[in-house]
Amino acid sequence: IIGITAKKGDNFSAWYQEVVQKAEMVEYYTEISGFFVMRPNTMYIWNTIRKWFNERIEAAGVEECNFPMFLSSASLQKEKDHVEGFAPELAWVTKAGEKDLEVPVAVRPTSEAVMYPYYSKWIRSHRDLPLKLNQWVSVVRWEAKQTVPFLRAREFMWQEGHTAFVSEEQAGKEVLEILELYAGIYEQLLAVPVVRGKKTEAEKFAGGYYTTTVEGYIPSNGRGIQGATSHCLGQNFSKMFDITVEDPANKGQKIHVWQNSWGLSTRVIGVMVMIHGDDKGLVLPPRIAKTQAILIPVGLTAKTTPEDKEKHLDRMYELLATLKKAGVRTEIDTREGYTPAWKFNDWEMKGVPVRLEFGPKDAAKDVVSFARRDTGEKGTIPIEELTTKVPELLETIQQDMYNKAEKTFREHRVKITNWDEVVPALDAKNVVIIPSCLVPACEDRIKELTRGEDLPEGPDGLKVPSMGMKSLCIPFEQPEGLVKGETKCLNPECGRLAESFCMFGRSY
Ligand SMILES: O=C(C[C@H]1NCCC[C@H]1O)Cn1cnc2c(c1=O)CCCC2
Ligand SMILES: [Mg+2]
Repeated sequence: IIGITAKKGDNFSAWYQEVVQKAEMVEYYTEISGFFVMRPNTMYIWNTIRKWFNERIEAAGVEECNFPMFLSSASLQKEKDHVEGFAPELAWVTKAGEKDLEVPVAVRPTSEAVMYPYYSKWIRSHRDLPLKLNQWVSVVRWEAKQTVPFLRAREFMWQEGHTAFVSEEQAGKEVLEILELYAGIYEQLLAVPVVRGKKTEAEKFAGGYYTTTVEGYIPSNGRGIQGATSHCLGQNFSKMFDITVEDPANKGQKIHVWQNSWGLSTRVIGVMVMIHGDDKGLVLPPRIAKTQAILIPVGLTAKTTPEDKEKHLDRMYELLATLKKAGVRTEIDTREGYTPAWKFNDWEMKGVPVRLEFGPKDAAKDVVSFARRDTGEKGTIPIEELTTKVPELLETIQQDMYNKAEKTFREHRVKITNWDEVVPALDAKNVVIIPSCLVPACEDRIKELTRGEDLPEGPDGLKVPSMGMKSLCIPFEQPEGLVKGETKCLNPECGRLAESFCMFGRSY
């Protein structure tokens, strides 16, 4: 049988892995575990994101670069104090052919250590600032945990932006501008709502000054997921890599530059699949769908004469041309030997937003029958209105998909000021927003206190204890009700005063 066999509500991870493969987005690279082949359906989405993002960062003066993919242990050493936590994930090249390399080189897991020695060389005076570079590359992190297509891979594509400024204010301004673009990718292209906020000290990028983030929510398991991060690095890296300029205010003095780094990866595609997909397969937001409408001939039977069939198909090719001219990314499925029903399933599995059926009865009435992939709603469109009604329908689908996901996230983001309600809320697939002292040790304790009892044996016989909750972000948009100097941190064992409301949840 074709179609998805796993049910999204029964076995979410099996459903996900089946969908991304049967929708021809990825192949598992079975030669080496943890790697995946990105197929055209994925690359279309990634390139749409890339075009949208590049247009906007170029307008902001960011230029493109491409640095080598290897870094030396010497330059890694400069980051030693925070990189040792990541060391287990580094992949090393130790040989070339039969010969051992004098000095092994590491495959970039991110590019600060590759790029910043050159930032140090290029940035001499404040006139060299701001320096703003971005690269679209893949990076390697030898994950120990189970890998999942798009969400956790040992090699993934991303963009990494690295900028340098003369002041903290300029850096701080850009951090938020980039974060807003990340939110735009999610909300305007992928129809995925995100919460904007700041990472706590415990969850931020250890090498940085502060981290801002967009956080997503996966309704199927109630987990939070980090969507993309925009870090202010402060002067930490300019001190490690000696990136300084003359202080224009007083001669002879040096200023360490203020830097940002920001990254968004193909993880965004996995988030979109998990949120919008259903038991028939992928459901694509029209703005990122390679094929937005699929024309399928119906009602042509053995009784249809060859002439009538040809006439009918000729008319469908005219409809195809009309829709393409109107800017609708349309395909036609005239494959012989497959029933319309089979074709409907196939294109539903691939997530095509609109199906357009056209049979002799439709032709007689000069209409086309449509079916929406997201809601299943059906109807007819007069042929002379196709070029306005189909684009409108696609925009309606885009908005409806976003609104539905936004409502679901909003309803599962609960403000809690009574500790006893926290675990029940998590078990009901919510993320919680609670008054927090923001102290790392307190977060660690909260993680232990919220680990659920071991869940019943899973399908793979594993007793998977439901994990404790992590801090996801300190939302920029704070709920009412926290009285500074009075409201306590919600952790019953803490006793400190609360600093802010903080969003917590079980997470990826
Ligand atoms: O990558 C970053 C910081 C930064 N890198 C550039 C893009 C934005 C932002 O992610 C943090 N980070 C995460 N993970 C790892 C490393 C690491 O530096 C280095 C070693 C391997 C694992
Ligand atoms: Mg990691």
